[in-house]
Amino acid sequence: MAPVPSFPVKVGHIDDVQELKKIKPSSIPERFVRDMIERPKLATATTPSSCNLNIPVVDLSKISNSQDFHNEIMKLSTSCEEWGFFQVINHGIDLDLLEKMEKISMEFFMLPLEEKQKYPMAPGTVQGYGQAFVFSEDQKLDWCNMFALGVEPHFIRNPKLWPTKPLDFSETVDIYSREIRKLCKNLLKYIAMSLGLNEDIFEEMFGVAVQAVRMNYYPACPRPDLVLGLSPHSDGSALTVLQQGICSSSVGLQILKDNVWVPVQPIPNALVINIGDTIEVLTNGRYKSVEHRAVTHQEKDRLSIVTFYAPSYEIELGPLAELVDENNPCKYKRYNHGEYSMHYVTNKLQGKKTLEFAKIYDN
Ligand SMILES: COC(=O)C(/C=C/C1=C(C)CCCC1(C)C)=C/O[C@H]1C=C(C)C(=O)O1
Ligand SMILES: O=C(O)CCC(=O)C(=O)O
Ligand SMILES: [Fe+2]
Repeated sequence: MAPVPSFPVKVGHIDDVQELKKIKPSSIPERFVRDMIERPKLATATTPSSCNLNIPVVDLSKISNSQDFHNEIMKLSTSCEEWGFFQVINHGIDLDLLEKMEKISMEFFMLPLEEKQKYPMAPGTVQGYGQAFVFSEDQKLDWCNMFALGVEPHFIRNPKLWPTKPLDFSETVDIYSREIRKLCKNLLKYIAMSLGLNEDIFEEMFGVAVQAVRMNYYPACPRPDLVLGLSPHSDGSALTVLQQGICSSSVGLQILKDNVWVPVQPIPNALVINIGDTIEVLTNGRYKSVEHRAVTHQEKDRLSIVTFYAPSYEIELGPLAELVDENNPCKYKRYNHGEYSMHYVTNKLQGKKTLEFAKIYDN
């Protein structure tokens, strides 16, 4: 079963941020204004070194070349251990397809509100158009409109939420998702190799993997210093693939490294990959699911297209025996991934708090 909360959720009125932008309010509505501690610090001419730090770039064409294989796998390993994030270039996905996916996503967000509201995200659920992860009337809201769909396996699809406009939306999402699925399977093979494990270990363990896609649209915000585009969180997936600005790009994604929010500079035609909670658990914490968030921009809007790739809901998982020993005692319990998914989608995004579900504290 796809995870759906069984409790009633009262979220109050949620302003649609694209509509808010149109009416040009004299101030930002209180529900979007973050407490001081959460507000993003905007980059200035004197912003120090964190802006010059760049997440690693892994060239997938080098992994299939025997001469470069070792170096690139080492780079992948260091990226997963130290950053939990990397960008992939030469990933093999047709750039026209990536562009098409952006085009239809933007066309969807540009539809009139009444059209988008034919596919509503019910309170407390994560599929459809709206704001996910809102569970109370006093929770702060993100400066973002989302449209999310469960894609695979087919039983997680809600056909009523697949838009009929733009005309080629559903077909494009299907073609795109098939290509991203192949990429995820390959990346999981490389990740297994980088850990000295059998390359098929994740594929064999995951069963028919769950895959969902979410388009996040962040309109420009008159006060980017007061709001967040997306609250800090780690992803509950095994891997996440994020497409930001193939057609036009602006910075917005930030990752928390050594307690500093580091912006991820878009690289044309690259995809951003991050390790999700599931790989953190399976590797007993060696590969990190890193906290990240999105900030907004005063003049530019931004689109990101995010694929979550995770094991089948039936599987039981915990740290792999190969990665637990005297020096690396077991940090996480075994659990059912369906239960973790339910836990994830029924709690607000709050840094790495969701992963506490799996933590063992007594070592
Ligand atoms: C920020 O994370 C998410 O929005 C998210 C949601 C994914 C899902 C859908 C949009 C519809 C189908 C179910 C599913 C929960 C996969 C993250 O996905 C992660 C979180 C868990 C847990 C997971 O398996 O993928
Ligand atoms: O838009 C972004 O850059 C971040 C998106 C994200 O982290 C998510 O959807 O889980
Ligand atoms: Fe995320």
